Amino acid sequence: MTTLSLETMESLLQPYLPSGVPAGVAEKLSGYLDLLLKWNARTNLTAIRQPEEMVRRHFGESLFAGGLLPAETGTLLDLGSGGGFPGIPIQILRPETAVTLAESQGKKAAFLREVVRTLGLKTAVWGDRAEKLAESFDVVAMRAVDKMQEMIPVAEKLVGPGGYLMLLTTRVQVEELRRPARFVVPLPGSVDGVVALFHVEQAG
Ligand SMILES: C[S@@+](CC[C@H](N)C(=O)[O-])C[C@H]1O[C@@H](n2cnc3c(N)ncnc32)[C@H](O)[C@@H]1O
Repeated sequence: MTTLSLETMESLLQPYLPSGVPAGVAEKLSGYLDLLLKWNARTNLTAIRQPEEMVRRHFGESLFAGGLLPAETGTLLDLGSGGGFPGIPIQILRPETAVTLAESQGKKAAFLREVVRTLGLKTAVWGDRAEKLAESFDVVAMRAVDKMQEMIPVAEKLVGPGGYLMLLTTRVQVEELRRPARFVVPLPGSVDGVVALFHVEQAG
């Protein structure tokens, strides 16, 4: 089953990857979209139900963030991955990066494992609270995680030396953090959405 043609996928993604959609990315995302639609009928992975909107909002915004990652990003944690955003599109865009998805809800973690297996990705799935992870990462990314303010210290503890916190959130929320960002870039097609990158200074 293919829900959208590869041409349609590529044209929907164009604003998020202005230098072009790399070879093979639309094919993998097409398989991901099919699984998302199938599972979303019985597990609440996303409130967005329209395939085109899923491609734009979930895949496009995640790929856009992936395109802004520091070149040296070897490991990335997607904290509170839900249906796999932004971690899975980032993994598809950057196969060389070791991506880990942390998702504490069992059904969502089962979905993520199914996507990883079906698409043949090397992504690790941590099906528990991120607080219990014993590793650290070059970048910890969070998108649409509830109580983002409270989760930021949790995320920061998981950032390794010289690493970064990446937030996909609103401009207002970034301003409320009152901390210097390396950059804050508007998300294409969004009224107030941004991608913000913060350098994390580890205490001690
Ligand atoms: C609102 S969803 C957003 C999912 C996804 N990032 C997105 O952009 O659509 C937040 C997810 O974070 C997960 N979550 C919240 N706190 C968590 C934690 N401490 N560790 C792991 N997962 C967590 C929840 O189970 C939920 O699926």
